[in-house]
Amino acid sequence: MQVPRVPVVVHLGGPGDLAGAARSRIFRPPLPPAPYPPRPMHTTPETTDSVRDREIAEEQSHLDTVYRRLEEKLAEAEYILEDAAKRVQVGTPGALAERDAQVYRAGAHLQRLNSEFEDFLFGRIDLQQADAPEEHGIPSQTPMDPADPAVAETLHVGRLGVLDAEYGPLVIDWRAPAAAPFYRSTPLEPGRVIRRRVIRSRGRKVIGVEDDLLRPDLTPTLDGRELAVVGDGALMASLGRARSHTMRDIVSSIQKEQDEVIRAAAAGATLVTGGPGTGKTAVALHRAAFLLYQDRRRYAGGILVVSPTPLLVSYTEGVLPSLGEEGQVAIRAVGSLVDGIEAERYDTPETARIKGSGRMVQLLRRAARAALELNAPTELRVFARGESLRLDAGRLKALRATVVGGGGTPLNLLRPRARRLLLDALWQDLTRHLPKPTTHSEREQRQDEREAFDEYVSDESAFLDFLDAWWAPVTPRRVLATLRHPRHTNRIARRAVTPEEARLLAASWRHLDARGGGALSAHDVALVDELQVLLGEPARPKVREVDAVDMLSGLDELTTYAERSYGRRERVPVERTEYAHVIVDEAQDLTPMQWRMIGRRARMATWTIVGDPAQSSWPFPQEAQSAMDEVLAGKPRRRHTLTVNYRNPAEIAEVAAKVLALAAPGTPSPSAVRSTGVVPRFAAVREAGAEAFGRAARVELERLLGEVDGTVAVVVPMDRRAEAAGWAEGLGDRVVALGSLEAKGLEYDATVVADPTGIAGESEAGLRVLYVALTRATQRLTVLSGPDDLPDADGVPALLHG
Ligand SMILES: Nc1ncnc2c1ncn2[C@@H]1O[C@H](COP(=O)(O)OP(=O)(O)OP(=O)(O)O)[C@@H](O)[C@H]1O
Repeated sequence: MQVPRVPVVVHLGGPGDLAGAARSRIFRPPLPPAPYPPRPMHTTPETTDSVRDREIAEEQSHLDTVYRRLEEKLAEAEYILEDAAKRVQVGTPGALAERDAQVYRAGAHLQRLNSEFEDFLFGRIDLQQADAPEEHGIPSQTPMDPADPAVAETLHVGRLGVLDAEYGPLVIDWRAPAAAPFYRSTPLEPGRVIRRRVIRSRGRKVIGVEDDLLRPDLTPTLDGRELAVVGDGALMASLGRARSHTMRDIVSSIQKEQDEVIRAAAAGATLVTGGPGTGKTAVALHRAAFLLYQDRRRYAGGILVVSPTPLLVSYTEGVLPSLGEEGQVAIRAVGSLVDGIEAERYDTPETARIKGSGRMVQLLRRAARAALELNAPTELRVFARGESLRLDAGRLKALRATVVGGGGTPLNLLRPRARRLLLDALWQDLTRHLPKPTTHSEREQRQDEREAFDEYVSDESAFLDFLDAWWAPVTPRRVLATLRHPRHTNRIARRAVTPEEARLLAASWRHLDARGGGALSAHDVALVDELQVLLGEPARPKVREVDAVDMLSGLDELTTYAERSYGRRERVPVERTEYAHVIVDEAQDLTPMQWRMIGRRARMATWTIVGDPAQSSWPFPQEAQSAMDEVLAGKPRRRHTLTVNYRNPAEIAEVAAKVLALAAPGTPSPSAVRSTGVVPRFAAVREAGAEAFGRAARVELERLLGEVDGTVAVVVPMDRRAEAAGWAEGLGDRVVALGSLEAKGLEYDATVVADPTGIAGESEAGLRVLYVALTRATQRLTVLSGPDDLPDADGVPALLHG
């Protein structure tokens, strides 16, 4: 047998080597350029350990140098801090300003250096000689001689850049242009890269290396010695790892199509689509880190990452700190975007589709106006200049309409205008019998009288109490509270929503108290935000002077209506309301009302929007698309598609693809990058009743816990969540029970999808939600059906027979 001309190869994979399996059974066209070339299958047993140990020792030596240098930098930063502190004594403004700048710089530096990084240094590329010198600090990626097997340059890539004392690069920041070939080079387009190496370390100790040979056609050499290629490739190694409840960064194995998104220009909007597991969330988070690196000053304005659920926020929020970025990025669930409110309830799908619809804008506008009028006094009486003045209900109604005018100004901000127009009306009544002033001095005199009148009436408690009640501060929650009454809601709904829809809305707010206190849903939060715009922040009322005599007699109130209600209403803490860049994850789920809410935080921002229409739980994609178009209004867009599924093995992806064909016919399935050889299990409970089903689910969960090292989830229809929590009880924190909508974006080593027909039947978007549920597992999937799923003899529900 002819042995191919290749470098020394050491295979580290054990019997369950996923990478090997992946190479032998891949799957469905079209595949992207294979991330890695087929690895020549020969080993040299006697050299295996020594080659690997030698390579690890070499990387250890480099890592030691890096840490020595980091310690020097740390000492330097500490010295700068101390020195800067001493300058306080100098005291001139210039010295103090310089001190502040130094302290800031050194503090930031110290903080970053002190951060405990796992895999601080994680990558290396060995490159051929470039055909041209560096330009603007970016080396050429074209080799001088593509057939030259000699490594001319070696670069190490890490989470932060580190220079040696002579300013030579010891480590290149992963986001620097020079690091791009680490991610972009493929066997089809290797550029100058001969070998890409991922270095795994724990603390300061290198524990392994994984190599990819990008030029298998060469026998590359380094310093005259044959270049070693060790391990099974970083991607497969990382995909095979057990999952925990927190997402890991992918900085050491970002793939080319992902890197193109991460490093895409910031201007306008970057739109990314891709099926489940293609890395959209991972890529979006790495992009945030990249943008900060590239233009820290600009993005000091803040980056907002909008996630669909709090569960996904806590799953992903460790990624940016692990990339050395934290402060400027806010990751918030769409139900937590309004400060002071945390969505705590779910709406039924029928209610959600009404609350999410753009029609709510009209309804809220009317509701806000109606809330202002609620319990408003219908008569104003004041006594001034010896006359009793009165405005009746009709006049007041007309006046209110004049105050509101075209409706553009937030209602709470119209109070000064309301006060002025009331005084105008009273003055007109008082002066209607007087002759019009004709001379200049008469006019001046009338003007003085008017000012005195205004001053007098404005101080009268009758007038003040009236104004406080007639133009009372209205809060968003108070408006929602008015909508708990079906008759009221139906009355103001007029054509914006149907009577049945008005009834559903009212029912969803029935639990709120009169001030709107009580739990809200993520859809309500978008309505609160809309109402905040319609209402504006009420001015803090002036504390009135209290007449001591009144106090003694107890005849008058000590506080005004406005003062009392201001004290009670919810205080909305000040949030950052504008961001420099907004990243939307799972964008397919945003409703038009949510798009409006996010748009208000991004008026000057650039955007990254990632999503998958085939996973949308929103039933009217067209309406959501128009809402997004409105928000992006004319911004240039660049589109990317991610095509490779890194999460699900091919066996699971194949089952999911059947549901995809029903849920979104014609949508291509992303190609699974690996196979485990383990086919999904179909289990059926033929006995009716929740108890038997629960027993079967528990058995399945216990079985899966024994089969995987990491996490296990059971996903059920939303209305079976409490039941499912019972099944998982006592099984430990590796197991979670999730409603179908909560599973969005998450992943587990193993998943039980229970009651698939129930999930599919939950809403108009049910099949797409089922598709999401079926694509959460990285290793094992069980589909657990009840009698309603019409399982066949093998337990496969009718739904999956496609
Ligand atoms: N280049 C990569 N290297 C290693 N792991 C990767 C890579 N790309 C993605 N992954 C892993 O694949 C899994 C899926 O990634 P992610 O959750 O970002 O996908 P997604 O497209 O957002 O999925 P979904 O649409 O289902 O929410 C994660 O575990 C992620 O770490």
